Order: sequence, then structure tokens, then C-alpha cells
Amino acid sequence: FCQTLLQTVFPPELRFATVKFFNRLFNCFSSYCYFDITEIDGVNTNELYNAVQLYLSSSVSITGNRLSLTRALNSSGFTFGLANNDSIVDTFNGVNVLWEHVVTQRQAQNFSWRPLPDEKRGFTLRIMKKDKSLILYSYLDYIMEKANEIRRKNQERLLYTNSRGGSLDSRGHPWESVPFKHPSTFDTLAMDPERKKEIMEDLQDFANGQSFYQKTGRAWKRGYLLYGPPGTGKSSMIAAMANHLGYDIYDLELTEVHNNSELRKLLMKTSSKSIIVIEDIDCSINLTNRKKNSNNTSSRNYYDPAAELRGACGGSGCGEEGGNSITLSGLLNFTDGLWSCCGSERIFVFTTNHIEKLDPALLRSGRMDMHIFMNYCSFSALKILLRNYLGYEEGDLEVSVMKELEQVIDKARMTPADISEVLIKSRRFKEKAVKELLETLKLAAERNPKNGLLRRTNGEVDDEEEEQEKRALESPKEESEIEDSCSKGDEEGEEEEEEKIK
Ligand SMILES: Nc1ncnc2c1ncn2[C@@H]1O[C@H](COP(=O)(O)OP(=O)(O)OP(=O)(O)O)[C@@H](O)[C@H]1O
Repeated sequence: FCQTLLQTVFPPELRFATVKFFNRLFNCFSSYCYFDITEIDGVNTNELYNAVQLYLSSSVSITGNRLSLTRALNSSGFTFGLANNDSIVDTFNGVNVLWEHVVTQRQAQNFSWRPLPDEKRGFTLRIMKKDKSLILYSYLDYIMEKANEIRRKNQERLLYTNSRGGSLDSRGHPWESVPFKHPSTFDTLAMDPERKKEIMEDLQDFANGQSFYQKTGRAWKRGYLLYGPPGTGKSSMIAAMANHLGYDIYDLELTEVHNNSELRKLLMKTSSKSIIVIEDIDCSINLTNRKKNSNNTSSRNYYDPAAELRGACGGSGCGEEGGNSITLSGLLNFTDGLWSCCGSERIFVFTTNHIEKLDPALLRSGRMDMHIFMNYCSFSALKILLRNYLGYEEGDLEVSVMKELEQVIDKARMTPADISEVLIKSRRFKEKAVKELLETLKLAAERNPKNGLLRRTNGEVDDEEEEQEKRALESPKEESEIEDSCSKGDEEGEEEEEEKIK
């Protein structure tokens, strides 16, 4: 009877209106404002909900009493979550905000194109009204950024390679991927600590440099050229870079790419926060063809970038000999041109064992931002290898042994890969391993015919590779080569090309 009476006196519409009225009244006098972030926004998943969940997972793991724990597919870690209808206080820029995880039962659905979960989940954010304009947007941006960071950290990184013959996979993707689990880090990488620090700082500056790149109008990308003899750690360096920044790696096999437009399409399908690697660039395609054209005399005696590109294309089509028609200009466009800016936060890494074989156009400053010479094992690098393989810290070995190692290491000109092999072989017997290493180094030093040629400047060994790079970068001969190469067979199209490039 009472229920019927209530229904008649207070019909649902009136009750709804009353609740709404009281809510408004309450809101007028309340000093808080509330924001609902539901899991599903209409029929789409709300990205902000997932971001908040991830963001809070970092703080609730410390403060919460009752937590939800999840491990996502392809994730390398557990994610803590706020339990249903639980709340937590977070602080941003000195302002306290309250998050509540609200979970309610969804009304039974009769028919739906897209079945929704039984539970309706969402977060409610409570902020003081006075702080709303002050922090809301910057707080939400901060949450999105943090969530992406956590997601990247938790997610397994991937190593991509372009499919054979440019074929597409079942999802129409030109890249195939496998989980990337290379254990190399900057800590395990044997190289001069100063240089290592410099590279790490450069990488960090790049990763944190979004506003800098925006402010200066530069594309958010960076290029590194790693060069040096085989086995000096170029691949290990790339792995260390990826592990340091948490980026995916795209290992581009240039011999599988047929032309410049295919190269461009591959670039378009790479994600941001990635390292695009072209290993052994000197072997991948014939990028020095234009030198063959240099027997032509040139009337020009100035450096002309337009002519350089023409020369790079080689008129007769660089690289065609290798079965594909990628040209140097195509490659430069890939790293440098307009297309290189699609997406953001990308690092290009080229490696080569023979820097002298590379075209000067690739080496000139501005193309590859940093040239990193991976040298034979130095004394400081050896100390890192001794720590990695035998667990010897600085001072663990006898001073006399260290002195002997220091004297012989530069003369031996052995790569870190060679030294690793010696250490791995007898790593269970540490002293024996060091003895063997010393003997091997002495033998290598005796046999090394280049020892007589070594010159020391400021305590550092001047290597011929460094000389080669200097020559490649500085020699005025290169410019004349560039000019020469441009003139061959291109005379008619020259003006037209210049017009285009202008
Ligand atoms: N600088 C280094 N620090 C630590 N380990 C190294 C270093 N250089 C080489 N190694 C060891 O030698 C192996 C081969 O090195 P890596 O493949 O990185 O050399 P690379 O210079 O890329 O050789 P390549 O030019 O032949 O590709 C690695 O697995 C690693 O164990």
C-alpha cells in the first residue's frame, strides 16, 4: 500500500527531478567539482580511463591496502590497480586530488550491436573548485604522459624487420616482429666511460627534447653513424640504446627494398619511439656509384647541393646493379627529407665497417648528427669486460697484472668480441682466464704489424679509421668529386633539375 502510495505521490519523474535539484543545490555549496571518466565512452573505449588506471597503478602499489593485480598480454610486469569502489589521494603541483574507482552493475541489455561488460567501471576525480582551472588540463596531460611511459616500460619491446621481397603480412603490414630481448645495456657495453656518458646524455636529451625540437622547428629525430671494425660492439650499442630508451627497433634490410617509394612506405609504417637501423650500409646498396661517374670534367668550381642530389641519383640509376633501384637521394630523403618527419621521436642508426666507402653526402654534418667510432678494446673497456665476465671490480686484480694489461692492450688491437671469447672460455677459473688473456694480448701485440705505425697523441691512439673519417669529411677532393659526378650525362637535364630543387 505504502509503495503504491509513494509511486502515486512521488512518480519516478518527480523523484528524478528532486534528486537533480538536490544535487545542484549541493554542488552550489560544495567546494569540490567532480569529473567522471568512464571505461566506455558511448561504444568506444575511453583511452583516458586506461591511462588513469596505469597512472594510479604506480602510486597505489605503495599506499593501497586492497589492490587489484593484472598482467596484460605481452607485458613484462604486473600492474597494480585500485580495488572496486576504493579511493586514493594523489598530489600534483602541491594540490591534493581524490580518485575513486566506481564500479556499478550495468542494467541487463536486451539487444546490442556491441555487448557491453556487466559492470560499469569508471574513475571519479574530485578537485577543489579553486584548483580546477589551475591544474586540470596540465594534470590530465601529465597522466597521459606518465601512462605512456609506464606502458612502454611494461610492454615487451619488439624487433621488426621488413618482410622478404616487400610482401605484406596478414594485417597488411610490411614489417614482421619478434620480441626484442637483447640483454646489452650501457652498463655492460665495453667502451670509454666518458664517451659512453656523452652518448647516454645525448640520447636522454633527445628523448626529453620534444619542446626543444618544436621550438626550433626541427623534426624530432636524430641520426647516429656507428663505424669501426667488426666485433667492436656496434650491434651491442644499438641494443643498449633501445634498452636505455625503451624503444622498439626496426632493422631495415635494404637489399629487400626495391625502390625509393617502397622505402618511404616502410618508413610510414614505423611507430614513434623507435630506432630505425640500417646495418652495414656500405654493403646494403651501392651508394658510391657516383664516384664512377667522376671521370667527367666539370666546368663548375663551387659546391652545388642540387648537383649533389643529381649525382647521388647517378643519372644511370644508382644501385640498379644490386637488383634494386634505391638511390642515395632516396635514402637521404628517408632520413632527412619531408618524409622523415612523419611520426616523431625516431632515431636513425647506420652502421658500417668501412666508413671510407661511404658517400661524403652521408657523412656531412647535419645528415648523421653523431658519428660514433667503435674502436678496438681500450684499457677502460677491458676493465668493463673483466667485470662483466669474471666479476673483477676495479682494484680486485693485482696492480702488476693490471699494469701489464694496460701496456699491451692498445698494441694488441683486439676487438671486445675477441677478448670476450677468451674470457668466456675459462670464465670458471678466473685467474687462468686473466693469464690466458694476457698471453693472447701479448701474442696479438707481437704479431700486429701496425704497431710501428701507432701514434700517440694526448694519451690516445690515433687510428687510421679516424683518419679516414676526417679525410672523408674534410677533403676538398670530395667536393670536386661531387661536382664531377654531376656533370656526367646530365647536362641537358641540369637546368631543369636545378629549377626543381630551387
Ligand atoms: N663494446 C662491446 N662491449 C661489450 N661486448 C662487446 C662489445 N663489442 C663486442 N662485444 C661482444 O661481441 C659480440 C659481437 O659484437 P657486435 O655484434 O655488437 O659487434 P659489431 O661491431 O656489431 O660486429 P659486426 O660489425 O660484425 O656486426 C657481442 O655479442 C658482444 O658479446
